Amino acid sequence: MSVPSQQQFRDAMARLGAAVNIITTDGPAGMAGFTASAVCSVTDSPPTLLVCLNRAASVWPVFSENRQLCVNTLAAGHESLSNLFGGKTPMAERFTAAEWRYGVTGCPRLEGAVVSFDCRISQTVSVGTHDILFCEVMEIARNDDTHGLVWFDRGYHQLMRPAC
Ligand SMILES: NC(=O)C1=CN([C@@H]2O[C@H](COP(=O)(O)OP(=O)(O)OC[C@H]3O[C@@H](n4cnc5c(N)ncnc54)[C@H](O)[C@@H]3O)[C@@H](O)[C@H]2O)C=CC1
Ligand SMILES: Cc1cc2nc3c(=O)[nH]c(=O)nc-3n(C[C@H](O)[C@H](O)[C@H](O)COP(=O)(O)O)c2cc1C
Repeated sequence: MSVPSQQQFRDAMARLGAAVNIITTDGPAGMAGFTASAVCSVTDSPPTLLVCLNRAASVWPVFSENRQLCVNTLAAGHESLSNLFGGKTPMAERFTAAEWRYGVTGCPRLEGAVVSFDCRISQTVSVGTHDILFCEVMEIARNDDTHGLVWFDRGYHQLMRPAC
């Protein structure tokens, strides 16, 4: 058995459904945001999640310096916003496409997200091309009347909540 190629790894990873998130930051280095599916829970004590960020992304220096971010989990209907934050679009254009609020960190909180986590980055570990940002959660804002969105097989899929 040989080690899987990059393409084989990506083809395999395309089979793992994941929530889609817009990760935002604001602070001394300015405002930035990008789309991420590589987000997961680490521990609930202290409440911590992780975000994997490619060091080649244009937003990387901004997140590195600001050391705080907001994880905005996208809802059904946010597909085009997700694509906008998924690369190449100028930063100002990304942010004018939606409504934002502000929590304890001052990082943009997406109006209508399923949930938003205001965090400070407590630790960073570099693995290969990416930085793993460990994020301690300072504040949570939930939205109970939105449907969900999942990235699976290189496409968006809406998740309906019967209660909504
Ligand atoms: N973790 C990451 O950095 C991710 C990056 N992307 C970006 O979005 C583009 C489109 O993605 P897909 O349409 O899903 O097709 P794709 O074939 O490029 O990727 C399939 C899956 O492989 C994983 N993946 C892709 N690029 C990766 C990377 N550089 N490092 C670690 N895992 C990676 C992700 O789970 C992704 O959903 C990718 O080419 C990539 O630039 C997408 C998902 C995760
Ligand atoms: C559905 C989707 C999921 C993505 N997930 C990640 C991720 O988890 N980590 C990451 O570094 N980039 C991810 N990307 C790519 C970044 O969003 C993109 O590189 C970022 O917007 C920076 O692009 P820029 O360098 O053109 O500004 C994803 C893109 C899409 C469309």
